[in-house]
Amino acid sequence: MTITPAHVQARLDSLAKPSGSLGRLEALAVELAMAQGTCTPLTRPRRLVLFAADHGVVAQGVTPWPQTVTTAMVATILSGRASSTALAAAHRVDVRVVDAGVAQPPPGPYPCHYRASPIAPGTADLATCRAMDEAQFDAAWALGSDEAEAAVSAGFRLLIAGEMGIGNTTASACLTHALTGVDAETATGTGAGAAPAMRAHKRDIVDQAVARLGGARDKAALAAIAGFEIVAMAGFYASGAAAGMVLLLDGYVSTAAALIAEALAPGTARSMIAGHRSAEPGHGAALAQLGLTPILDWQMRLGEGTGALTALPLLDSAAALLCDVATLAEVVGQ
Ligand SMILES: Cc1cc2ncn([C@H]3O[C@H](COP(=O)(O)O)[C@@H](O)[C@H]3O)c2cc1C
Ligand SMILES: O=C(O)c1cccnc1
Repeated sequence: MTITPAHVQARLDSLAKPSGSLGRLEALAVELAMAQGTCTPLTRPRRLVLFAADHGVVAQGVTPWPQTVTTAMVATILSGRASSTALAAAHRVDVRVVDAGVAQPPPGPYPCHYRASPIAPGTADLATCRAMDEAQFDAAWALGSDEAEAAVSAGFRLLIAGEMGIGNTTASACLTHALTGVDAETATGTGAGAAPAMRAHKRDIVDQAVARLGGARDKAALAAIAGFEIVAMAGFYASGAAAGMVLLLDGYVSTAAALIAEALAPGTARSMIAGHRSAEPGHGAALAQLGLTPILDWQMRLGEGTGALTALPLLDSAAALLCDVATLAEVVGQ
């Protein structure tokens, strides 16, 4: 049976509580039920797949951090001592780490939850040429899709995509500018800490890269301004949604991937829930384009899946409400 928001609301109204008394948690329960297509949605077991890759556009001075920080952070994530892995452990989230194109991967030996499938050692510089060609786009998409299918086969019910890639907020700003229509000024934020002059330069790079597409928004155009980890996340979302998973989105980079997924696999957004609104100024417009209302607005701006992981306990609460509460009829014998 296909459920509607009215079905879920009727279920909530039948529970042993006054109608509407759980406020916004009830709206989240409706959203979760609709995303999973059932009045008794499950948020466990859940998996975070962290996709990592490098970006040729760092040569333009769009981020204060060197590319070696991608390598260092992948190593930190693998050691379990990153912000993302600490939150994942706190909330019992299974973690996988996928190298989709890190320029200098950390030295092994690698744990079994690490997958080395680099498309190339970083994208080309989107300011001077196409970031990737269509074959690379397809390979990155297939990598993410394969990760989603593996998670489905392993029995996971809720998926989070996280990312690590110095320079990736520039690609995300290009994608958001191209796919939502917000201007480059709004789409371009400070990322991992760009000072005002660097942010203005980043905005000009974004503006020019999208202008060069001349209005094209097809796969070839998106490949010119994307990143390997971002396209892999898009493939992950599209295949996860097709298999009935709930997709809990993270911040600006994750939502740029979601915009690609919805553009190339329409309907994917129906499975998405927005964990938070990032401090990046274009994030609100990107979420609005997907028809999503963020759970949290906590000025977070890290990525790695941290915003989604912080919102996750609220989704657990929404699921518990729908699955574990007695009905009023059971309690008062009506
Ligand atoms: C130590 C560190 C840890 C991070 N974890 C996520 N990001 C975040 O910042 C990067 C994007 O910002 P930009 O485009 O300005 O380079 C990505 O790696 C993103 O995941 C980090 C950034 C740093 C520096
Ligand atoms: O919102 C995000 O995803 C984000 C913001 C800043 C840096 N990295 C990621």
